Amino acid sequence: MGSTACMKVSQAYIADPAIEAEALSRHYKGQPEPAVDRFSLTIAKGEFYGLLGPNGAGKTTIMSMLAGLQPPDSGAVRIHGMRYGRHTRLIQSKIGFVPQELALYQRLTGMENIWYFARLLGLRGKEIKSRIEQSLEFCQLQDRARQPVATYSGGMKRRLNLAIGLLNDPWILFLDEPTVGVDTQSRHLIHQQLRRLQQTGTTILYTTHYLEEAQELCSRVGILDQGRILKEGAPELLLQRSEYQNLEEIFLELTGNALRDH
Ligand SMILES: Nc1ncnc2c1ncn2[C@@H]1O[C@H](COP(=O)(O)OP(=O)(O)OP(=O)(O)O)[C@@H](O)[C@H]1O
Repeated sequence: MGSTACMKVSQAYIADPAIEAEALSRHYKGQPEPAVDRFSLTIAKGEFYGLLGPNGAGKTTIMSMLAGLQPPDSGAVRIHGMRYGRHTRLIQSKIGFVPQELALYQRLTGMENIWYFARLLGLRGKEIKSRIEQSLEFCQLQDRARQPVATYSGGMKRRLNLAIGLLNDPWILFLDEPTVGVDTQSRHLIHQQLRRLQQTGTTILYTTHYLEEAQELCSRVGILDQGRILKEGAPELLLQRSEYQNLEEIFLELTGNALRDH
């Protein structure tokens, strides 16, 4: 299914969208092909949407355009009906973005990192104190809160990164591969917390290479390659309508077996 068709299908069913992307394109200088090619998508409020694709498919570029971190060459994004430009400040105050690269100060403690980012958001006094406590509890780092982040395991850093992305109580949470390189226990906690967030109404858009995880967590997934959506839908519906047993088989059928080394 082409991306324009996906947009029409989505729009017909989604009356109250959180994210609308219309024909987004992005061509990096010096690259032979566009990273994102007329990408369209509508995500409902409270949805948990997984963007799936091989290395270089365009997931991070799409996510950063949706979160307003880089402008598209062409196309439009609306967040809760508002466009970037006129409403950038309001939109960004309601978005949480957890990047693939850890955005933490290694020499500061976990608590100091949370404090620093909370101050940047303008939190002060009692509010900041209770937010730090909530965040530490959320990522289960109370016992290690006063130790430098440099001493944390990969899973602890990912959990802290996630808690910091939530400091502004976002309407929409963007997560770029939030469980990469973490152990089973940390991954389990991250899954549990993401489910809770969705239950309380947060819209979540995330990328992952773990297809089993996406099948379990996402209300809808989009499989993309070369910056375009090839197929999208609820995982159980995609499986019902195919002869395949799991998302990985569908993914390989659509994107092929060729290695994506670049
Ligand atoms: N800043 C940049 N300058 C030039 N090319 C870029 C830049 N960022 C991404 N690209 C290229 O754009 C394409 C899409 O990259 P992107 O990082 O969006 O894909 P991805 O699906 O997130 O990949 P991965 O799974 O490896 O993180 C790739 O071909 C990549 O090499």
